[in-house]
Amino acid sequence: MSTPPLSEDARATALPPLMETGWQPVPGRDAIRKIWRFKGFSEAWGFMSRAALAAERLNHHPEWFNAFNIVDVTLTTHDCGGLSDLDVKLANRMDKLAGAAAVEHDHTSRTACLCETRPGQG
Ligand SMILES: C[C@H](O)[C@H](O)[C@H]1CNC2=NC(N)=NC(=O)C2=N1
Repeated sequence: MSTPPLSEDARATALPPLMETGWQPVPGRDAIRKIWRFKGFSEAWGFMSRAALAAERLNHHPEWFNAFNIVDVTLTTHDCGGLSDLDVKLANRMDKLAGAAAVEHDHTSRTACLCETRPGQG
């Protein structure tokens, strides 16, 4: 059974709170993206490990990138070619798992914040 797209009503109620926590729309895609900066690699990897188990439980998986302490996550539902309720569920679960990790709001370059993390790099 394929997953239905998020309804207009659901978008109006579910997406604004996610935008408040730092999720952003992805230009040109019906998807949402968030970039976290963790204390270090082991914290980032620990988040990804827990988030991976949550994704498996939902049978809904992120598109994500990790470099050192940066985890860059995009959520969309391939089965319906856009956002579905599963993306909302996984986004909320990831927010809980990420805890107090810093959120990077500049999505223009995913590694810019990486350079900021290690003085003298870049
Ligand atoms: C066969 C399997 O259930 C499907 O491919 C699932 C797996 N994980 C998925 N993850 C995401 N993000 N979108 C999907 O459509 C999707 N489909």
